[in-house]
Amino acid sequence: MSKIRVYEYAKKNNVSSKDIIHKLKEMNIEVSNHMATLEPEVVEKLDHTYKKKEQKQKPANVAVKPKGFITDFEDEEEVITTKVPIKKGASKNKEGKKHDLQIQQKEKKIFTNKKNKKQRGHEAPQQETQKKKEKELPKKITFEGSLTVAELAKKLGKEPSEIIKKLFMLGIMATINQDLDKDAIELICSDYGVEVEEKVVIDETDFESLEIVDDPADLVERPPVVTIMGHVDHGKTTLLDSIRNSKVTEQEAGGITQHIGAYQVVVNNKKITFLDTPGHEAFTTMRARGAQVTDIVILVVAADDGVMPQTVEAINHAKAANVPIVVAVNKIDKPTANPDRVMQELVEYNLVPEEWGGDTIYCKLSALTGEGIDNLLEMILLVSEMEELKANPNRRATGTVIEAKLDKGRGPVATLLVQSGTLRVGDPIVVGSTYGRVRAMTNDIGRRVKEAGPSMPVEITGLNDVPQAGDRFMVFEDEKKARQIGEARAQKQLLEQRSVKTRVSLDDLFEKIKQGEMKELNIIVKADVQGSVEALVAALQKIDIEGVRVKIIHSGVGAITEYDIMLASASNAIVIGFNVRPDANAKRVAESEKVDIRLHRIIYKVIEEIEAAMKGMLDPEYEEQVIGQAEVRQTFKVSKVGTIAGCYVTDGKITRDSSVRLIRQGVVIYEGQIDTLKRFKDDVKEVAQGYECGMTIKNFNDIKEGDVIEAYVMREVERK
Ligand SMILES: Nc1nc2c(ncn2[C@@H]2O[C@H](COP(=O)(O)OP(=O)(O)OP(=O)(O)O)[C@@H](O)[C@H]2O)c(=O)[nH]1
Repeated sequence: MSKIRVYEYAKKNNVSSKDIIHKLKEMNIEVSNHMATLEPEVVEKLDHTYKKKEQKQKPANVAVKPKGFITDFEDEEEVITTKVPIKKGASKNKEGKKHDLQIQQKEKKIFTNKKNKKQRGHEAPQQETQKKKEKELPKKITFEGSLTVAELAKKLGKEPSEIIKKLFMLGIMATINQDLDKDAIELICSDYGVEVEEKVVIDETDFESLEIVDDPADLVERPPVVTIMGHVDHGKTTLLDSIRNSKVTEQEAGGITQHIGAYQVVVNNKKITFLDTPGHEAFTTMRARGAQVTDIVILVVAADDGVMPQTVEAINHAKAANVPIVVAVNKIDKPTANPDRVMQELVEYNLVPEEWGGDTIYCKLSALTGEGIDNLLEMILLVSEMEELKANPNRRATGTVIEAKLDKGRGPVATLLVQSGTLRVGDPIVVGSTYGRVRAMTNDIGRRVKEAGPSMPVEITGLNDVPQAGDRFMVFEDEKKARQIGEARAQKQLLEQRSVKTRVSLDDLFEKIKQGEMKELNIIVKADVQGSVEALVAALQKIDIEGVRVKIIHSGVGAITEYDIMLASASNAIVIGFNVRPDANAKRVAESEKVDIRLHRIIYKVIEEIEAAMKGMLDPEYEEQVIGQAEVRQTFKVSKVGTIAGCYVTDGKITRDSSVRLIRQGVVIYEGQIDTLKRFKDDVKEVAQGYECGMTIKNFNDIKEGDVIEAYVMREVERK
């Protein structure tokens, strides 16, 4: 006899798994849960019990037939005619909770009338009809989310009042229209001996959030996915190339390496997948899009250069993503190499080598000569083993887009990393918000393949559009479904782009704290000098308000870069710039990723702002609004008054109370206030475009012909 699981046995015998587990307990047989397998002799014992029970139950069932409420109304013509259409309506009308409710209330009324009749002594004929029409208890009921008392009563063919009574006995006070949760439904049903099944409504369009739990027995080991990070010129590309050249070609002679964004090598008969875009970019782009692809980060540090700013960034990226780091101390062939120094420096970042009592693996190597690379690969396998990376290859494939482009000849081309299941040619697929059927699959050496299992990167064609790196994909049962879901997702994405703002911003921070969504505020600090970075970090870490902690996920010297923004986006962080500004790329990305950047010049202001935001007390926000521009055509020096600028308003208007900035050849020379604004001899409040005027600037006389005076005001803007 083949083994059977608890739930399978329960199903076969029409009882709940709980019942079986309970029975087994009585027999002193311990099982962990409904997935546990039953030995044949246990099944035999159970069979014995349940067969006996069945025999006993059969005649009993007839005798204890429940009083269904339909039959209760049997003798009332009027009632029956009301009920028939109601029943139809209620079962067909899917959106009709309201409708249902009205119906139920009607029934309740009827019920009261009937009761009175009952008291008048019509009991004998009623019982007879009852036997004829009485509904049998269903063996099983299903529900989605919850049921009202009335709905449950209907499913069980019972009167709501009976259910209410039962609930009352169980200590639950409920009214007829009250929603019952799963536990209450199960309690009532188990009382009637009816099995319950909760139908989980799955929104397949949101497949990222679906957690498909595999039976541990179906999981098999999968190759690790590795990303190489490190400072500029420390040898990332050289390392990727030399690993690939030494291993790939060895295995697959004749293959021509293709850049598809990732490749696989074989070491000791085991595969390792490398993402071959070095640096943080690929890593953070993926993470910002919610995809966790990398299992292990190789941190490359040149032994002749040591820890550099991007080394630190890489460490922070890996740590923020909770990915283990293996350190590759590179360029040991160089005479100036000093691996020990690298190790010492990295200890400061909690990467303590094993030989010094820590748990970080360090591999000394030369990407150029190839020395130490085999060891690195073995170490990767070791870490991967410790991480117990597994996946189920026997289901429809899911995974992530590594790269995608539009090819002139082939149309949209995407490199997919299969993370679970097996992807096959011909599979109907949704990739991000694109869809199609996998037309052709090519591996990293340009060979056509028919299928790709977990951790394997493949390039596919056959999509209707180009997805984005970091998008997730999923295979569906047929093309129609894939198209439907793909289109729904494209529509949803469009709507989201138009409206939502998902990241944390200081302005909505307080709301999130209040709603308990936030326990840690992630912050990235960039400043002009190391001293400021340290001072700011220390001050920020001291803030403790409403139980929310500030967590500095990255700090560094220099302008705010695109990488900072991507890290912020991936980790839902706020970026603070102290005496530094975002570069153009960073600004652009911050806008599209909706990352909040706060620029300051005084430390206590930063602290004040963060504290205020945490307390929900941010001051109103002001925005500069340029109202006009004037060109300086002539200057007059008047003792006691200073330099008067004879201007022509070229754009907008200049008002007496506006602030001004003096611009000379594109450079802001001075910012201040207007002192006097005159037309001819008269003081005026404003001068419009196309008019001339005379102007002096408070405490500033260095005005020259050709300068541009820009007038602006600060307006309070509504916080977004
Ligand atoms: N001597 C020596 N030179 C190396 C080694 N690894 C890399 N290099 C050299 O270091 C320089 C930079 O190497 P890359 O591989 O381009 O460094 P990278 O980290 O990819 O640099 P970016 O792509 O600019 O971030 C190149 O001139 C390499 O030849 C090594 O192990 N030994």
